Amino acid sequence: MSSLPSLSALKSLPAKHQPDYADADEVAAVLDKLRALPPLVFAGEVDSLRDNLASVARGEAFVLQGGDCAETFEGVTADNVSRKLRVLLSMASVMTYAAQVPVVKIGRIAGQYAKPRSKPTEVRDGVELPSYLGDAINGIDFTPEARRHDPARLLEIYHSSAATLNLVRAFVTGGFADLRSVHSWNANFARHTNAGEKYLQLAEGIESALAFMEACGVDDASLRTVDFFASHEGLLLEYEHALTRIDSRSDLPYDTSGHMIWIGERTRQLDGAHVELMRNIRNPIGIKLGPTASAADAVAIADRLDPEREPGRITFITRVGASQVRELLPAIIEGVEKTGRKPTWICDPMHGNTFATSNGYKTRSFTDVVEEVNGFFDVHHQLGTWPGGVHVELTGEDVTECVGGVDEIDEVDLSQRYETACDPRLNRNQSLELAFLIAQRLSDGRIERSGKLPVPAPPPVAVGANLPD
Ligand SMILES: O=C[C@H](O)[C@H](O)COP(=O)(O)O
Ligand SMILES: C=C(OP(=O)(O)O)C(=O)O
Repeated sequence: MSSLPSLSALKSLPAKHQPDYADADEVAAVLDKLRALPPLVFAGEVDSLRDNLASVARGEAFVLQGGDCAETFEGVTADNVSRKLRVLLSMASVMTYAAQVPVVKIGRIAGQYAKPRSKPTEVRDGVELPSYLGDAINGIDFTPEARRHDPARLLEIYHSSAATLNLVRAFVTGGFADLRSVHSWNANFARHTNAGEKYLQLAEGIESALAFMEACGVDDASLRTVDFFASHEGLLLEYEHALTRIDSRSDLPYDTSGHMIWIGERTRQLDGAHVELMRNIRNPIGIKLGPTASAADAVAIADRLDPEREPGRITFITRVGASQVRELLPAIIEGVEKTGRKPTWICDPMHGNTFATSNGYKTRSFTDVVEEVNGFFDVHHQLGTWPGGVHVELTGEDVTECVGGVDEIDEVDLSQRYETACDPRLNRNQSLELAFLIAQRLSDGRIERSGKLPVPAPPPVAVGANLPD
């Protein structure tokens, strides 16, 4: 790892999906303010996530990464953040029980404000305006003022992320994450949702495990608090660069805008500015791999970002689509693993499965989401590699954005609560159902865990003691 390149050096490299600001002085003034603000996350926390991801890569833990497609400034409310957190913690508890390994919890949260769009402009009734690129860059309203690329929004990302992180930290350490309440949310889903009862056995298993622990007097802090990490796509070069700070312990650059940063499918060019920035920060880096990615692409980017093969440094987030996962994934995994690398492999079953309905909604089918997850598990099972986790776009709200799932949302239902600022998210029940399905996969014996705890040997029998009959 070399030292952090200057912003102008970075910006001299090819960079896709960047805002087009009209006033360079205004941008410079905003960046000066950002550089003077305190870090949002701390280097020690980032190191701890890297260690956690290293244990996932060894097959000793599983990852749940999830949250909004696009966070909005308006969405920074206690209710919205707590509901999102609640669904993530519920999902994680079911998966932990089933996988019998720790689940590393990472939100798409506190920084997921910028979106790469397919088209630079949007046309409505003959009027053409710049596309909405996320609250980080412009507003969603279809007016020339709202759609202007506004650098002042970079400061608003910072403050919104700080407020969100503050809430998340308070929630996960202040009783909200207590395993007993988390479980009661799951039990409620299993008992009171249409079709949720097929998961009752699993929910009851967790209930018995909790009762057993309680009877044994287990009352440790780990039952009441959790570690929760924040991640987002590192799309905006100016923002990520301004939030990168030199850690006083190691003298090395850490991007303090989030614990884990990922490079999107559209900006992972080897000679591009995004790879150059990520190469020089110490954070664990996610790399999205879509259907056009080859094994050689994956190996090349791994070599560039992680020449020293540091455990936990890189995570491949594959999103090739339900219809192609069984065909495309094996070559990518084999190509990477045969170099001796052991990255973390995560499945994003959302981004390869988007389609438009006849009534004009961008949606995803719950069946496709499950099918891509199943394909991911099957391929890893066949290759003997560890399916390290899932990356999901979800919300804690009862929105109607993806079709299918326990509530059998149909295309005609989408108009009821279609609220996403960009791509369709799983709603609360769809998210919990996915967690229960993954839990079944993790516990049905087809997935071998390599991190099983050794069973302790029985204590030695004292010489002269009576032996059992
Ligand atoms: O989240 C991913 C992309 O930003 C999103 O799918 C792009 O959506 P679009 O094709 O509507 O621009
Ligand atoms: C843009 C995203 O995904 P991808 O880069 O995989 O398309 C995203 O996860 O928000």
